[in-house]
Amino acid sequence: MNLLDGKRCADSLIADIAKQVSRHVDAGLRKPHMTVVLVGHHAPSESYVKSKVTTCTLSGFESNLIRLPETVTEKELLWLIQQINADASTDGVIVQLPLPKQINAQRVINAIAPEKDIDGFHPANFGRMALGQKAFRPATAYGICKLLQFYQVPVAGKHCVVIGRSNIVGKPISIMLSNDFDIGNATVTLTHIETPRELLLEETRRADIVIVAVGIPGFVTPDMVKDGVTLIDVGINRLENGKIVGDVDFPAVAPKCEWITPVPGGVGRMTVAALMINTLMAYQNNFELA
Ligand SMILES: Nc1nc(=O)c2c([nH]1)NC[C@@H]1CN(c3ccc(C(=O)N[C@@H](CCC(=O)O)C(=O)O)cc3)C=[N+]21
Repeated sequence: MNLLDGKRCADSLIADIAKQVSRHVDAGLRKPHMTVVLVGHHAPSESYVKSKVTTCTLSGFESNLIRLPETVTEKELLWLIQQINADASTDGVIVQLPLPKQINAQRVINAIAPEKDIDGFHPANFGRMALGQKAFRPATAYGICKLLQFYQVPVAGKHCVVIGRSNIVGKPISIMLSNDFDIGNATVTLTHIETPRELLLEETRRADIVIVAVGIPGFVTPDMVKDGVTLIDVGINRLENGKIVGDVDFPAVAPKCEWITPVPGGVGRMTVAALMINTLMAYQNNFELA
């Protein structure tokens, strides 16, 4: 069993980003700048946003956090996004999800200028990604690809099973791994929580790579995977005792794995690192450096 250490990989990517930024700054340019919009006081969002802001500093970026009350209207949020779109000093913007019920999240995402959409959630970026064109790639999916690449886990020609069809993880990672990208050329099955149990087991038991993003602690058990599987755990579940666990019964399944991601210290760290890569790309596009 080998750990896919997301912290180690993210730290290495961030050190590399910081080097590139200092070259740009030495050449007289301003720093890259990320704006984060946080609505309300959702506890996990507070923690993710804090980690994004800290990582911006480590990357040599400027960042600012705009807080809005839980009661903000969609119209007010859309107005703020127009201001950020028009602000030449912001390279990339994140509107932290989830948003309160009175706000339609996709309508908000659609309002973000595609060239500042470092989450890669705008239809223009998602579509470009799916077509294999240059795009901001959804950060969690991109982070998983970077992690597999860092540890030189073979992907091309492998049978990959994704569990979970969300627009932010399952759908994009299944497209990216099946595309003819740098990390790709896998044969991918996209399954989800409605997949009949028998069919799900048939798929996962012969998979070389399993990626799980369902948000259920202990969902993946040893009987579901073959010996030597590579297991990517996207889940972040907070137990009542305050512990954070993924979607995999880690102690039981890890001995069967060739590679496995820990939670915490796995995919979450890579998500933040991928957002930094996207922000640097937005900045370099802005200054026509890339
Ligand atoms: N517009 C938007 N973009 C996102 O990228 C986005 C979002 N909304 N909403 C929520 C999800 C989740 N997400 C994570 C970020 C960092 C960790 C992370 O740093 N995790 C650490 C620590 C976990 C902890 O202690 O809380 C780890 O896994 O080691 C995890 C998950 C970004 N998301």
